[in-house]
Amino acid sequence: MRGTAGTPGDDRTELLPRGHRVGDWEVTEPIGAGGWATVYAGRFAGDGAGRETEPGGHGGVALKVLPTAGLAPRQARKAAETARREVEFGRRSSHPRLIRLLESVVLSEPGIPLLDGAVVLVMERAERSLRELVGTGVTEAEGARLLTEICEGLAHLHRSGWVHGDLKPDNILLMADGSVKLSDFGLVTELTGTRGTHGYAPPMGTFDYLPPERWKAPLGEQGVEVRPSADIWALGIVIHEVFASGAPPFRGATPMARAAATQEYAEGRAPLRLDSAVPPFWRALAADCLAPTHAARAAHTAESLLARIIGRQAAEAEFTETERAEAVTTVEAAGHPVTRRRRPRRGRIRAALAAVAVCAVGAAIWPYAVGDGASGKSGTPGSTGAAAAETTGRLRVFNAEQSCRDRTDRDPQCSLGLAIDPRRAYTIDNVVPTRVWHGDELTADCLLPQGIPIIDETDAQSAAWYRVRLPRGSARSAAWLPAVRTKDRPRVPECPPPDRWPGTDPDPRA
Ligand SMILES: Nc1ncnc2c1ncn2[C@@H]1O[C@H](COP(=O)(O)OP(=O)(O)OP(=O)(O)O)[C@@H](O)[C@H]1O
Repeated sequence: MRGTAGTPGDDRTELLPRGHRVGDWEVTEPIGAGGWATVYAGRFAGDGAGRETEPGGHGGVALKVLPTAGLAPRQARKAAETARREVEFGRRSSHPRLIRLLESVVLSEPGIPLLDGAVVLVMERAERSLRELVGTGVTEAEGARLLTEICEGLAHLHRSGWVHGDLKPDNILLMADGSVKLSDFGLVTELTGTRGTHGYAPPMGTFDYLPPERWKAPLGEQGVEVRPSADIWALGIVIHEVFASGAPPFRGATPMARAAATQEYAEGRAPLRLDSAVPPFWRALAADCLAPTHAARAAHTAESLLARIIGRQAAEAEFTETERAEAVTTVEAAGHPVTRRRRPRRGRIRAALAAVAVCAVGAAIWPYAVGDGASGKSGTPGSTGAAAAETTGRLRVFNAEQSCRDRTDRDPQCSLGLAIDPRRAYTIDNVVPTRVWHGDELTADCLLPQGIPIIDETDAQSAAWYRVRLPRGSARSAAWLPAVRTKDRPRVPECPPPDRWPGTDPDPRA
């Protein structure tokens, strides 16, 4: 198991001195060491022509060094396999919630045997890991944001047919802007089989995050069988740790003692005891993630958990809005306007919650999920000869879900959201209440070529957005449709600068 059974050396952070060149990169300082790898901060030292040198714009990368020499043959094989998986995954995956691999370099250092042949992964650099944050305690709102973003990354991984295999706070990194990215793909496994339900991984992992069934999983020639539900179990542990200042749900002084406590629970000999610091909504979610068997846990996918989280956020936002709208009335009292709070009507609130929860399914999936053909893969909107190009600015909404395109009943599950501000993260607090469905005709006023990029299910992406008009009576006159949500390319003018957008906040990036 990683980090427990005879991993390579200990203090390896000084293996590469400051200023050491790794390809076009130069080591600036050590960051830390894990079970297999040593990670350094680095910066670009080449000529930079035609290549990305500052991912995220903060001028630095992380250099993750995976030595394969100087180890016992079995360890060397494991280290090489870890490196292979990371490189393979990094080449094939790209998502805002996954640490990006810029390139991999094989070191040629005949003078330093431990480094000779080592693989170096050049990656986006994060500021710190979730492990460093949880110990200090987080508020419920902060925890909710972090977990939402973790779920977004996990949902993308699973949707693309991969299992992370080593989800834990150490491998959940926080960027300079506080956003979350999953990292450490050394145990990532591609789902295979005719139904893509499972894959095979080396028998490694981190004790505290392994699901109970893993302890009894047979080791075949290809390794041990892993399924997405293993990541869901690990997510349950992470949820607990986030709210319980890093404390795991299964107690014990050593990893083996905690593993024994896990087995007791899984075999029905002990109840699940979650720390009272975990808020009720998150307790329920963690309990579902920590269902004791794969079969019981399989009902809770990253996608469905994300939909629950976003549904709750939407319900809270809706509740506040409903409360504000109907509970605050202005009456005249002794000649002065007085604001009086009325109790919200229960039935109405419940209906609002239900509707938002369902809508949230669309909202949950939409940010990174769009389907065939609607995407910006084909180029900048306005430049293609795609269908229905018109001068009037009319466009039709396109839903990537085939099942939604086939129905005409405006089922809430098939509804799609419109953003308030195309420069801000496309999350539930940035969508207007008005929903749209596949085939709806909208009037576009203008095109914003560079908003926040939206990535679709096929990993195609476009940063373009159309400003579309909302029906009379809506709280706002306009909202924004990502260009990946329509196949039409209406010939509309480019949008004016943001300070001339009706009812938009100042540029959040300014
Ligand atoms: N891209 C990055 N940016 C900044 N810090 C990073 C980055 N990647 C890893 N680190 C840090 O470097 C340290 C070691 O990295 P990592 O956990 O990936 O190594 P590992 O050997 O694969 O770990 P494990 O013991 O889980 O197998 C950790 O403290 C981690 O937070």
